[in-house]
Amino acid sequence: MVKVGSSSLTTAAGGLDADRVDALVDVLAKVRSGGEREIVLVSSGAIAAGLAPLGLLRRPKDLARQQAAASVGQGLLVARYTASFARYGVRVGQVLLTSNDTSRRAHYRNACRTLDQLLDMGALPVVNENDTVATDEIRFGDNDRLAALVAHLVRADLLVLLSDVDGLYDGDPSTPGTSRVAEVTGPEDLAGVTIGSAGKAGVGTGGMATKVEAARIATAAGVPVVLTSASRAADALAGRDTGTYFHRTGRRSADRLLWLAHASTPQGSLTLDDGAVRAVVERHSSLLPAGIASVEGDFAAGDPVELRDLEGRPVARGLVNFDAKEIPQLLGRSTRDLARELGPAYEREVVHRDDLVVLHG
Ligand SMILES: Nc1ncnc2c1ncn2[C@@H]1O[C@H](COP(=O)(O)OP(=O)(O)O)[C@@H](O)[C@H]1O
Ligand SMILES: N[C@@H](CCC(=O)OP(=O)(O)O)C(=O)O
Repeated sequence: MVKVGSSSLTTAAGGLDADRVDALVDVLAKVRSGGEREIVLVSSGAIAAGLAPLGLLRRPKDLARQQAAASVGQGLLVARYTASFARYGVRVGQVLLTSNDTSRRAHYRNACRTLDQLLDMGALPVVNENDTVATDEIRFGDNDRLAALVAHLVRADLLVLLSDVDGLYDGDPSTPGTSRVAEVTGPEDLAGVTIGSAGKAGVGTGGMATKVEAARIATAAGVPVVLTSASRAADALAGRDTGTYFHRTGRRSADRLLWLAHASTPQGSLTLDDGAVRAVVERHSSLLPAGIASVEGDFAAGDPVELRDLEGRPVARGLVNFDAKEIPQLLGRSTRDLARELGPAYEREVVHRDDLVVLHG
């Protein structure tokens, strides 16, 4: 699983840099050519590639113009990859994902199936966020996190994050005297590290913070991460020592719940009494109406919601089975009473245990 940032694909003057795309494609095509390794690419750069063609001098701040730029740029980006991989006889398939959708079971399965199918057919998936339809609320905004989640989704052996900087430094690398962190085995290795945003002139979005967060998500889900510069991609993929290596810290967990925890935006919250908190957090039970003290927000059935304890601390996240306006009449009631009074549609949990992820820390 390889993720490349906007800053590694565009020229200083703006627009897509065909030479840099070709250089990356040369490396990826070579890795695949042995037939033993498959590659999925998460590529940023849609917005950056759309700026110059729309006469924009810099990345706009408002979402509407960013989306217009992404709409123009995504087409150019994929056209460029298609032409460049065609030099090696490799087909690419565009996969555009939205964050909330992918937390839902049916959409998640669909995304998995499409990616698996593309790989089975020998095509190389080129993934990006579906920027043109994402709203501010449901936006990923950074492809580093998207890449960590897709790496988990495709059961990747390794996630390589390619940027314009050749690793994580212990401070902003533009400051003299900072040095590269070669290995991260856990949070203690990040204690003395100052993590900054992208440089002022940069076209990237997240800076180093989103990469470190992506590395945390991926390694906790069992996927090791190498962070290095695009020019060192060949070394990283050959297993040579380059950039920063983040060791696995956890094991692979249930698939879709990782998305629910990290990619969904809660549309409201349910406050649970102490018994319900224990049931959900310790016994991993479904949430029944009897344990809900109050409901906040305006969500629809199927939306992600936060589950909080009586002090307001988030303890879990789940996909809710009722609209917000239906829930007040259910509060504190047993499912059997509700079914008798309101009909069989009400004899169900408010959040099913399979759609629920406990938040740690
Ligand atoms: N501690 C740090 N180590 C490395 N880079 C850092 C650090 N803090 C801030 N940065 C900045 O983050 C930038 C990379 O982020 P960004 O431009 O968003 O990348 P991309 O477009 O590749 O996703 C680097 O060029 C660097 O200026
Ligand atoms: N989806 C956006 C990319 C957002 C993003 O994370 O950018 P970057 O920090 O360059 O990886 C685009 O294609 O422009």
